[in-house]
Amino acid sequence: MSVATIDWVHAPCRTPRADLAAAARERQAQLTKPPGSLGALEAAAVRLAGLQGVLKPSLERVWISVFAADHGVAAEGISAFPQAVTGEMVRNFARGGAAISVLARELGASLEVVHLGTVNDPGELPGVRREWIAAQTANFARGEAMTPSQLALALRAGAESARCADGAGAQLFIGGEMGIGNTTAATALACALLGAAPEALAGAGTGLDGSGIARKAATVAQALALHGAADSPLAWLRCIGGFELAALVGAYIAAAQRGLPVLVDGFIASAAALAAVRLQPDCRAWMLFSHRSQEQGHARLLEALGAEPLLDLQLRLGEASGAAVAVPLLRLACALHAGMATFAEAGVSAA
Ligand SMILES: Cc1cc2ncn([C@H]3O[C@H](COP(=O)(O)O)[C@@H](O)[C@H]3O)c2cc1C
Ligand SMILES: O=C(O)c1cccnc1
Repeated sequence: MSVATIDWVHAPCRTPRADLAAAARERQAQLTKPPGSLGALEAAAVRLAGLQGVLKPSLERVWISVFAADHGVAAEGISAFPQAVTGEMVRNFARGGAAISVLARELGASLEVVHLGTVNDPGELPGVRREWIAAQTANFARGEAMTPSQLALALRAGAESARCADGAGAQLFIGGEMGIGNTTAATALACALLGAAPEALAGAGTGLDGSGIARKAATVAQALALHGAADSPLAWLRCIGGFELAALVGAYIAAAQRGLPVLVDGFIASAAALAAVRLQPDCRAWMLFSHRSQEQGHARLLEALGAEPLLDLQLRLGEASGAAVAVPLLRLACALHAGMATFAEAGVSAA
């Protein structure tokens, strides 16, 4: 295999169509409702018009990629669940029994699972793209999570998902993750990128109690001190990230380079989104935000991203589930934008 490079992440992103966003805004002002009365639904339709490059956007073809990988930092006892769950959930995704399996079916969305490496390997499975990097990252509380070539492979695996989605004619890309311990990796990444204290961002993840959360924060603090020489978003991603986090970063950047809008899921996906934006600021323009997760620290990440998510349903699952739940709202926003009559068409008096 040729040595994977990461130069591609610096290639330019596409520029959203400001003219079509403006035309969509103009149309919204003419629809039979007080201007602005559909709030965030109006804003979403206008943004999607600019991103899809059409006056009337639609979301018939939604693509969901779930990236699965294990984390060496799980050895520090920072999850409420055993590491074997990651590989077991890959099998559950393939059999259609996971939350995201059900949501994707209900939405009529394409769902691909990308298996980057798990300690418990379920082997080849239908509907699972195998992009094996290693059974897990190294424990980043004690060393660097990834080698440079592992980071490059993970970024590439994510970019390949964006390429497949684009090739299939997707109108929206959603990235999800599965990996026991990955709220610790996401917390470490968020702390590094935001200069935040671990206690401010460390949360319960799959259900840690107070002492578990304190252990998680201490593990993150240890990792930040160990890797203090990291001096770029890529260096942090390699030293304290995870394969699925890096794949999400690669997917977000590649989607923006292709002009494919993305809908960001919860805490973990948002940590990856922030890393992607720090690496390639122009990819922010292609991101929509679905929900505010229960995970402590998500609000701070959203604020740093300047993001106003559509929903707050106290979700704390990941797998792209929160983003999937927001798709019907975005579809309704598009339907209202395309289907409502204008004041002139309906013979209704304007203000
Ligand atoms: C059965 C099960 C299914 C999941 N699906 C997503 N996650 C979520 O929980 C994990 C992160 O939490 P922590 O950092 O506390 O381990 C990730 O796999 C995330 O996607 C799950 C967790 C479990 C147990
Ligand atoms: O918001 C998330 O992404 C999340 C929160 C807790 C556990 N897994 C994922």
